[in-house]
Amino acid sequence: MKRVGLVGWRGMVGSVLMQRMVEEGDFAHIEPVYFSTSNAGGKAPVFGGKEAAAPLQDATSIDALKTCDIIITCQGGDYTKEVFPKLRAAGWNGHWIDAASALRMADDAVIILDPVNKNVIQDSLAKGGKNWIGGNCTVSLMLMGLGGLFQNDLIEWATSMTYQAASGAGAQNMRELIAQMGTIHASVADLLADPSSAILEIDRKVAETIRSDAFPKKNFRNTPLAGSLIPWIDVPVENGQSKEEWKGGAECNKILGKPAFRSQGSIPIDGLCVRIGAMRCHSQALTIKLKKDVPLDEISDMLAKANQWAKVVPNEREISERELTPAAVTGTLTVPVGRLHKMAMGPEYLAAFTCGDQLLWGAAEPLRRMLRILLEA
Ligand SMILES: NC(=O)C1=CN([C@@H]2O[C@H](COP(=O)(O)OP(=O)(O)OC[C@H]3O[C@@H](n4cnc5c(N)ncnc54)[C@H](OP(=O)(O)O)[C@@H]3O)[C@@H](O)[C@H]2O)C=CC1
Ligand SMILES: N[C@@H](CC(=O)OP(=O)(O)O)C(=O)O
Repeated sequence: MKRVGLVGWRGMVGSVLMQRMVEEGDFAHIEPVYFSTSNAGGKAPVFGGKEAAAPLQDATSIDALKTCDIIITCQGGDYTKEVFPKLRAAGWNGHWIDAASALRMADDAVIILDPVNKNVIQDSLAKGGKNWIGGNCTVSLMLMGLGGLFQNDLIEWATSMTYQAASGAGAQNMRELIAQMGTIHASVADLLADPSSAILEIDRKVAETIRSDAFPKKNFRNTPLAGSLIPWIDVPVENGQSKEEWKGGAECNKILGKPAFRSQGSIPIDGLCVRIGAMRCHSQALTIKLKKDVPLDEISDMLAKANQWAKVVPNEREISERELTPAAVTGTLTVPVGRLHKMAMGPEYLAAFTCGDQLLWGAAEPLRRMLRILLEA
């Protein structure tokens, strides 16, 4: 049985990973070794009814990490940058599965999303690949929803305008979003209770609350999210993009095994990434330039058949309101795709909207599926 080192298992992404591994019975196939950056020697957790053979190991100990055949980390990029080079330099030849972005664009790393790029994964495995990195959540969710069009090589270019949840910024940001919502409500609770109060008075008080220095907004870089939005995610990079926007093109082409973004043969993908007040589902509105005029029923068919999680929602009001929303999708692996229609610009221009849980397909799920691929190889 393979010895699998688990790092970052108690964080937000790691907890979702543990939950999914329990649900899928993954622990029955591994000998788990739990690591910690803060509590080495402490009691190891029990997941899937399986006791770990040893207490929590030091996640920075190269000697301890070297004993594992496979390591899965959700500890974050700083950890990866500190530990991974030392581990390889020490001669460790095991498989490294990582949620962080640090190694994604490295030549010897594959960005894993097996319902979309199993061929790229298998090619790399056959050539001795050892580094398997989960993709950016927005990119993975776009590819899960729109996979059929990519598989059929129908996309000339695409723009993705995103509506990203607080969870992408971290657990503290989710808490802060809820605190913001509570603060807003509290500021007008008495007026809300009075049906004869003036709505513009309520609105004025809400605006004053959101803009006040006392509003809880430290984690969002002092910008209110509840009752507002934030039109910038991650650091600035070149060409006026944010890094989150750059990942759309760079990672998507790499996942698909295409030439590097902005080089000949790659698919131009670009857009604006926006943080909104959803909890853990990222949504995106896409404008897609197709290579040819494909009938809508064929498009729906391709999208639905691409993988078992993509679900085409008819372009009708009631069902879109019911099924194509973060509230409906949160905590599930379903990736609905809808609002499909040809746009006013011409029959090759397709509008689409998709939504997915960014902690499941956007983070944890590709990692555990990669573990299973390795265990079955
Ligand atoms: N958030 C996201 O949407 C996504 C994140 N990622 C990647 O995953 C990495 C981890 O993200 P995320 O899970 O949000 O990070 P968390 O901050 O939730 O967890 C990271 C680590 O913090 C330590 N920690 C300290 N205090 C606590 C606490 N009270 N509860 C739980 N853990 C605590 C734990 O390490 P220890 O047990 O060793 O003390 C834990 O493994 C990110 O840095 C990113 O690289 C990837 C895709 C999406
Ligand atoms: N940046 C993403 C979350 C994330 O962690 O992305 P990445 O895995 O590419 O660092 C968001 O804010 O929604």
